[in-house]
Amino acid sequence: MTLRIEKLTKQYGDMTALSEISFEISDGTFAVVLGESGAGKSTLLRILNGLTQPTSGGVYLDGDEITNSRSDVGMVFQQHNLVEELSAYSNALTGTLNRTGFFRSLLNRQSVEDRELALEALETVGLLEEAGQKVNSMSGGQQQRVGIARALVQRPNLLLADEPVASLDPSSAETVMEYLEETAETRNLTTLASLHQVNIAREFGEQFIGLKDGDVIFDGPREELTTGVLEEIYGDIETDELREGTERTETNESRRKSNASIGTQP
Ligand SMILES: Nc1ncnc2c1ncn2[C@@H]1O[C@H](COP(=O)(O)OP(=O)(O)OP(=O)(O)O)[C@@H](O)[C@H]1O
Repeated sequence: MTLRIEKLTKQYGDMTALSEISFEISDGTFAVVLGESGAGKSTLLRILNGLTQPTSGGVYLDGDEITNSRSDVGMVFQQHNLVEELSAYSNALTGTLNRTGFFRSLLNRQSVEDRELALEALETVGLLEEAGQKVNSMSGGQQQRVGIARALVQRPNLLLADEPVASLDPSSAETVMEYLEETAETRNLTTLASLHQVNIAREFGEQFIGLKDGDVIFDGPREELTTGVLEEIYGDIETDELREGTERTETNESRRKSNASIGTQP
């Protein structure tokens, strides 16, 4: 589905967190929102998820305005918000809450279809074998993949991810992002993720929205996300750090490309 954001403004008292921002993400695109701390990324995602009401402006999914929390908008949180004592499967099943209601879910009265959906979602994130394992005995990366599975069980038309890999080590972050990318690709799911790590963002994003002080200062594809643009978005962040991120990304891209070409050989 196409996500359109039109003149969206959010004020907290005198503080303007988002100032008449507009942009569009077309069906099936993996978009990334970048910006330094306080730029307005979480506010934007919370409005898209219906958790916060905008002061003015609108959000539209294929032309329908999103006004409240919708069951077809899935969200992956930084701290995954899972029930630690429950299994990966039970946690994935809580994604049906919006559809089945709290009590049915509490009494384990989900439909066979929802149960199958939960297993299918765990398979998508490579955790089918671990379905019965308690979440508190899993690694941070595995827990985040359960969080993705739970969002998928919602049968989302829009997938949001707020700093999904911020608390993970680089290798787990890469794995989680690969699952997220593959999930979005195979289901043609419009996705918007906020990411702190520029190198990861560049590797996985197709479209980039740069926020600064509540304004969109960049909206474009990877090729246009130059070091100059990154410096504009992040202000006085060390240029070397950004360059290093870019180089690392290029290495990863080359690796992914060569893997892809290996895959196409007879
Ligand atoms: N509930 C609130 N009440 C008042 N001000 C808020 C509230 N939530 C956010 N803000 C302010 O709005 C601005 C944008 O915050 P937001 O959390 O959206 O930024 P962010 O880009 O997600 O930052 P971070 O990366 O640190 O999470 C900040 O100046 C923040 O202090």
